[in-house]
Amino acid sequence: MPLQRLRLPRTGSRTQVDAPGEVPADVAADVPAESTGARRGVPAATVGRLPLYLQALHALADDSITTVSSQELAELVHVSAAMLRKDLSQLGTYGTRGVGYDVPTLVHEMSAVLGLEHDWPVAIVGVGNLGRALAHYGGFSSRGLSIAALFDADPAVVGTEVNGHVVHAVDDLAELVPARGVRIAVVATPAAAAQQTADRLVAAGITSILCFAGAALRVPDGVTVRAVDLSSELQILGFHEQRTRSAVLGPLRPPARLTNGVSR
Ligand SMILES: NC(=O)c1ccc[n+]([C@@H]2O[C@H](COP(=O)([O-])OP(=O)(O)OC[C@H]3O[C@@H](n4cnc5c(N)ncnc54)[C@H](O)[C@@H]3O)[C@@H](O)[C@H]2O)c1
Repeated sequence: MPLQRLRLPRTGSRTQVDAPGEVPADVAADVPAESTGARRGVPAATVGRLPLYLQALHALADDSITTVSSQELAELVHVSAAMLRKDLSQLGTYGTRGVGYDVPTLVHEMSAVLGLEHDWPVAIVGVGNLGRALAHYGGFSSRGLSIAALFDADPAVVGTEVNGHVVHAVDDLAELVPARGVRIAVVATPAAAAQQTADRLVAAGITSILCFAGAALRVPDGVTVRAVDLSSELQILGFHEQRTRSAVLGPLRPPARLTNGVSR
C-alpha cells in the first residue's frame, strides 16, 4: 500500500514558526524529568513529537505495514528526516540500512516512553460545552487514557450522565480522585474557577493538569500543568493570515470613514 494513502492531519504549515510537536521552551523547562521520559534520557522536545510519530505508526500498522524508512515516516509527520532520525536515536532505536525501521518495535518503544502502556485514568472538572465534548471523545482509549470521573459545581448538571459517566459534585472530588487512582485531570471550568479547581485537584493527589480555562495556574513543585488556550491559538493563526495577506496585498488599511461615521 503506498504510504501516501495514509491520511494524517498536517502538523505544520508554511507559516508555522515552531517545529511540529515542539514543546515550547518554557513548557519543556517545567516538565519534570519523569514525565518527559528524561529518566531514559529522552529530551522534552523529542517527547513532544512522539505522539505525532506514534499516530503515523498506528496508521501504518492498521494497514499491515511492518517497516518504514525514516524518509517515509518523516514525510508522514511533516518533519525533516534528519530530525526524525535524531529523535529515534534518542530512544536507542536505529533502523536497518536498506530495510528501515520495524513498525511494531517503534510503537512499543514510543508507547513505553510516553507511559501509554499504562491505562491512565483522567478526571474532567467542568462538564459544560468543552467538558462534555471531551467526555464524548472516543480517541482517548487508543492513547492509554480513560475517563475515570466527571465533576461539576452546577446542581443541574450533577447526577446527569455523559457518555455513560455520571457527573459527580465537585465536593466529592477529594474522595473520588484518590479512590479511583486518578493522577491526571482536565480543567474545563470558567477561568474564574480554575485556580480553586486546581487547588482542589492537587489536594486530592492530582499531579498533572491540562487546563483549557485560559488561566495561569499556580501549582506546587512536582505538579505539571499544560495549558491549551484555544482563543490564543486562533489569534496566532489570525496574525499569520494578516501577515500573509499583507505580503500579497500590501499593508491592511482601516476602512475609510465617511463624515457621518459610516464605513465605505
Ligand atoms: N467551549 C469552547 O470551545 C472553548 C474554547 C476556548 C476556551 N474555552 C474555555 O474552556 C472553559 C470551559 O468552556 P465551556 O464552553 O465548556 O464553558 P461552560 O460554561 O459551558 O462550562 C463550564 C462548566 O464548569 C462548571 N463549573 C463552574 N465552576 C465550577 C467549579 N468551581 N467547579 C466545577 N465545575 C465548575 C459549570 O457548571 C459548567 O458546567 C472556559 O474557561 C472557556 O473559556 C472553551
